[in-house]
Amino acid sequence: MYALTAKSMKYMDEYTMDKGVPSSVLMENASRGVVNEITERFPDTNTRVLVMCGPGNNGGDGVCVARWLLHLGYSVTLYFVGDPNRTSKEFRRQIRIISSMFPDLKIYGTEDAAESLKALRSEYDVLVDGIFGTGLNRRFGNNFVKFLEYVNSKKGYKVAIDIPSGLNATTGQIMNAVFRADLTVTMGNYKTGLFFCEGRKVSGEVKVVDIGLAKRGYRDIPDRIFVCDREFFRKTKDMALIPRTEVSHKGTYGTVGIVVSPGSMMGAAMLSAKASYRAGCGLVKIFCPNKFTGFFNVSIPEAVVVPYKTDDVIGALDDFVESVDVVLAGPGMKEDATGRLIIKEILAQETPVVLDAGALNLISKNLKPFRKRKCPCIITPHVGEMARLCGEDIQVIEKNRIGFTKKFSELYRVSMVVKSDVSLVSLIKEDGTQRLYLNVTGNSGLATAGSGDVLSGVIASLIAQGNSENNSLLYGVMIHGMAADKFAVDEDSRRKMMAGDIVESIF
Ligand SMILES: NC(=O)C1=CN([C@@H]2O[C@H](COP(=O)(O)OP(=O)(O)OC[C@H]3O[C@@H](n4cnc5c(N)ncnc54)[C@H](OP(=O)(O)O)[C@@H]3O)[C@@H](O)[C@H]2O)[C@@H](O)CC1
Ligand SMILES: Nc1ncnc2c1ncn2[C@@H]1O[C@H](COP(=O)(O)OP(=O)(O)O)[C@@H](O)[C@H]1O
Ligand SMILES: [K+]
Repeated sequence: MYALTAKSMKYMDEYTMDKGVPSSVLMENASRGVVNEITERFPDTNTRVLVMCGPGNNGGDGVCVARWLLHLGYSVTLYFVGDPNRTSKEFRRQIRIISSMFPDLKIYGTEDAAESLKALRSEYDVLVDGIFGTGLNRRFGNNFVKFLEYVNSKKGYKVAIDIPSGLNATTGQIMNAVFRADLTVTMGNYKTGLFFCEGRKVSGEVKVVDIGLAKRGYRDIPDRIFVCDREFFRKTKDMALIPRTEVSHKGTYGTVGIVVSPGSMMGAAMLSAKASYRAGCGLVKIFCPNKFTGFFNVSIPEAVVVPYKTDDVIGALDDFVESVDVVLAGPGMKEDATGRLIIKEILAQETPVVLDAGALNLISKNLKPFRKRKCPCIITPHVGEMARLCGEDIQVIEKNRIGFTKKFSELYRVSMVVKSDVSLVSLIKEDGTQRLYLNVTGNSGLATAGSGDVLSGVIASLIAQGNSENNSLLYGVMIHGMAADKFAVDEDSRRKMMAGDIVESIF
């Protein structure tokens, strides 16, 4: 399943129509999907439904939904919102059909203001928003804002068709008002705006309806984003990840080398180390200043601690990097001179590297060694770290997370995850082609200090076990999310979750 921008979604609609599927059939499929979701939740035909329609094809969907609900015997009030002189062809067709099938049906909102107001003020069990969908193209006038505010204040279960009216289907930004849905039934594919900025807050539960889009069309959409959920992980992990074999020893599953600089917070590296072990690698080595040896020996006795003297780090570091299958640097790392030196040296070696947290802040100050790196590299910034890497404000990144991720990943030829409540993954293949993925596993329990350290530990562990860097990144993100879902089965467990709990819930 993909998440598409409004523009790409329009392309898919048109591509399918070009193949000969009439627009009205797509609309019929779309509306039937909405009706199924409503009738499943409200099987009683005495349910009172208000369907609000705008002038475009989203309104056309709305009218079609109203017709089906009337056909099934529901009590339906149809309310038009917008400029009646600028309606779309499909909208007019739907109005003709409903008017000829149900000649007594009144369409409120256009004439007779007093009666329309009365209809709007009545009580409804379900309120359906078919006002604007992917065609929203400007800010609302005052009347619209007031209308949406009033509708939001009404009781009743709120269903948005395709996307909540007022939400930008591509960016997830809200215009100047938005319909606040309990359920969004979206057509053909997720829309990217349902995941970013305000999208998740106002969409409620999201269901995708298969409207019969011609799948070959996806090939023409370079910015399509594959949505990674639990089901995708379950179906593909055995193909993607190297299986564990019984005929093996610890060397079979590789060594993760965690590099700790003198100013580091030790707990972060400890969490990464534990996560690496839990994700299956054979050995974790920790390269740390002499003064930290005792801490690591006690907090994670399974690890091999390799101490170094802070005034003579480089020689020891080179030997360390050569002795491991993958280097993880950054968790808990503070910006100091030794840290800077360490990162520069690691990037000049050939051992694969995962850079996280502090290491990313260090390279963002000077991206030249990163650009010239010799090693395969994965980076795992959260949105704040991404902003520093791009030299932009967080708000700027938030408004166009897809664009910045695509560009940075392409420019530096680096596979990366930009972490957030839904994380965006960009994989760069050897031939330079790029694929985007959106992780929807995980939950708000992950919003706790140290959970990013656990993620980078998991990714490094998968690399150490011999998986490709790209698969390790993508499946590491999902394994991390699913560990959180395993621990946090309800709101209270999400509340109490700590990073250590995620470690213990891996697999
Ligand atoms: N066959 C298909 O294509 C299928 C399409 N499908 C459905 O169609 C939806 C897309 O339809 P769409 O492209 O007609 O756009 P839509 O969201 O109805 O809005 C356009 C109208 O709104 C108006 N308008 C915009 N902003 C405004 C504002 N701020 N304030 C006031 N007015 C504003 C704009 O006015 P104009 O710019 O022309 O002045 C125009 O009249 C999609 O989300 C899905 O539900 C599905 O059924 C599957 C098959
Ligand atoms: N609300 C949320 N829902 C799902 N995942 C979340 C949420 N908040 C944070 N996460 C995930 O938790 C991790 C947090 O990483 P990060 O911000 O680096 O934390 P830290 O620096 O404390 O280790 C990321 O993988 C992120 O995607
Ligand atoms: K809508």
